[in-house]
Amino acid sequence: MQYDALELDQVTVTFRSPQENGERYTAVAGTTLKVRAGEFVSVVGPTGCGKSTLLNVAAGLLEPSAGDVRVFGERLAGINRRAGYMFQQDALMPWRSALDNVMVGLQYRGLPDADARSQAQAWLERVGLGGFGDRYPHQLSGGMRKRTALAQVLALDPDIILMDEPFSALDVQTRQLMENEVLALWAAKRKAVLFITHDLDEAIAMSDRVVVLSAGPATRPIGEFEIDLPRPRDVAEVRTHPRFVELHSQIWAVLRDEVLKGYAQQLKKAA
Ligand SMILES: Nc1ncnc2c1ncn2[C@@H]1O[C@H](COP(=O)(O)OP(=O)(O)OP(=O)(O)O)[C@@H](O)[C@H]1O
Repeated sequence: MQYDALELDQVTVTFRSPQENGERYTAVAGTTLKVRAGEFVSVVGPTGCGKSTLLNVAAGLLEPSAGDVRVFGERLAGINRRAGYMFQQDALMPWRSALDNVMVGLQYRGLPDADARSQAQAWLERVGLGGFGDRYPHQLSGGMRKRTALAQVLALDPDIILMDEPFSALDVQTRQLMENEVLALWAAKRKAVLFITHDLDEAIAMSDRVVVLSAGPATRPIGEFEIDLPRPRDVAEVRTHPRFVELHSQIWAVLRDEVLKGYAQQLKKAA
C-alpha cells in the first residue's frame, strides 16, 4: 500500500489567549488534508485564517490540540524530519555567506565539510547562484536570498517540502521567475509539496490540487479542486489558458465570501 506523504487527520488547533485570561481561540478545527508523494498541493484562504498554523503542524513545530499527523503512514511525534520548510521571511543566518548557509544543514547531518561544501555549491549553481557563494545575505537581492533559502531546503533532499508564502515579498517579475524555477526543480525530483499562499493565481499556476480554507475562527477546508492544466507550465503563460480562467472563477466563487469574512474580522480586530 502506498501511503500519503503527509496526512493531517481531523486536526484542531486551539490557542490560549496571550492575555492569560483563560480565553481560548480555535484557529483550525477538524481539518483533514492529504498530500500524496510527488503531488503539489496549495492551500489558499483569507488572511489570518490559519494557513501558517496548518503548516507548522505539518512541520511538527506545533502539536495539534486534537487529531493526528501522519508522514508516509507513520504518526508524527516531534519535528517532521522528512520535511524541509521554507518560510515567508528569510531564515538565512546573516553572519554566514550564502554557501555557508546552504552548507549548515548538511554539516548538522554529519557530512564532512568538503562534501557539504561541494554539495552546497552544486545546489547554489542549480538555483543560478554559482558565483555568489561568498556573498553575505545583506549583499544579495530579495530574489537571491530566496534562491539561497531554496537551495538550503533542497540540499537536504527532503521527501516533503513545506512552503509558507515564500515569494510574497518579491516583485512580480522576480516572483514569476522563482515560481518557474520551483516548478522545474519540482518536476525533476517530484517531491510532495504543501504550498501556502493567499494568491489564487499562484496556487492554480503551480499546483496539482488547490484546497480552499474557510475564514477563521475554526478554519476548515471548504473546497478542493484538481488542477488539470498541462505540464510543464510557465506560470505567466498558463494564466491565459481557457481552463485556467475557468478554474479561477470556480475557485474564486468559493473563496470570495471567505475573503470578505476574513477582511471584516480584521477590521473588527483593528477597531
Ligand atoms: N501562538 C499563537 N497564539 C495565539 N493565537 C495565534 C497563535 N498563532 C496564530 N494565532 C492565531 O490563529 C489564527 C491563524 O493564524 P495563522 O498565522 O495560521 O494565519 P494565516 O492564514 O497564516 O495568516 P496570514 O494569511 O496573515 O499569513 C490567527 O487569528 C492568529 O492570530
